[in-house]
Amino acid sequence: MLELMDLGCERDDRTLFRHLSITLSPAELLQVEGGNGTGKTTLLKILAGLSNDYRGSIFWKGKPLSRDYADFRLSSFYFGHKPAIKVELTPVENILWRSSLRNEHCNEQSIIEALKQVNLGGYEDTPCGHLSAGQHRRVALADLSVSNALLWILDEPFTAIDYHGIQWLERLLAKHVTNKGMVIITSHQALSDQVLSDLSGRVRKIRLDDYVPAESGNAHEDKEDVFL
Ligand SMILES: Nc1ncnc2c1ncn2[C@@H]1O[C@H](COP(=O)(O)OP(=O)(O)OP(=O)(O)O)[C@@H](O)[C@H]1O
Repeated sequence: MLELMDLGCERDDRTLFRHLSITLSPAELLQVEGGNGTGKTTLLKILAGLSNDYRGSIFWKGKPLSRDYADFRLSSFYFGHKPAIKVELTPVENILWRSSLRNEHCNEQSIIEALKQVNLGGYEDTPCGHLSAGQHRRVALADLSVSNALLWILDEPFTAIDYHGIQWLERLLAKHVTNKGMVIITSHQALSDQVLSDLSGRVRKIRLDDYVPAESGNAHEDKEDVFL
């Protein structure tokens, strides 16, 4: 279980959000919404343990994140704007390397299958330096699909992904949540009616604009998150 207690964050003397409290349990998906620059990426980096510049507390499985970060790191998968891909390695080698960082031992055949799913069939042995930025994101998504991580933290995962890729990724999210996984996702694109229906009652939504101070003019303080 992930608990955020009274989380607040400022950047350049501007409050991005404050008084953000929410609990995410297994088999739940949290969708973080907000306009450009409202702090979605900042929040996800904080949740992924990549930034300590915040107020409030974060608990993972009942313990402060700062005290048990090792377990959290092995239990979570962060998908950011620029996934860590080594250009000199092939997609298969990248996924083997990334999974080893999570102490996972991936079967090469399942990686090849995952790469086919993200439309990278035929690129298995191509150095990633020869692939596009969108293809690098697909390598990271293939890695996500073979990972054992309980908590997925996904920042705009649909960006630069085509229609079929989006459908595949939505099915992957639904399967993960149905299998008691946890997902935190930001996306300027709404989740489809199909995935919302598949995950009925397990999707929660917050808008970061609701957690800014009243003096910024667009505040609705102390909003509860909404169950869909
Ligand atoms: N390291 C930093 N130092 C100073 N300001 C920062 C830093 N990182 C982000 N910001 C500022 O914090 C604000 C929120 O940025 P963030 O990337 O979290 O927004 P976002 O909601 O993800 O936006 P978008 O939807 O455009 O991706 C922006 O105004 C940005 O300029």
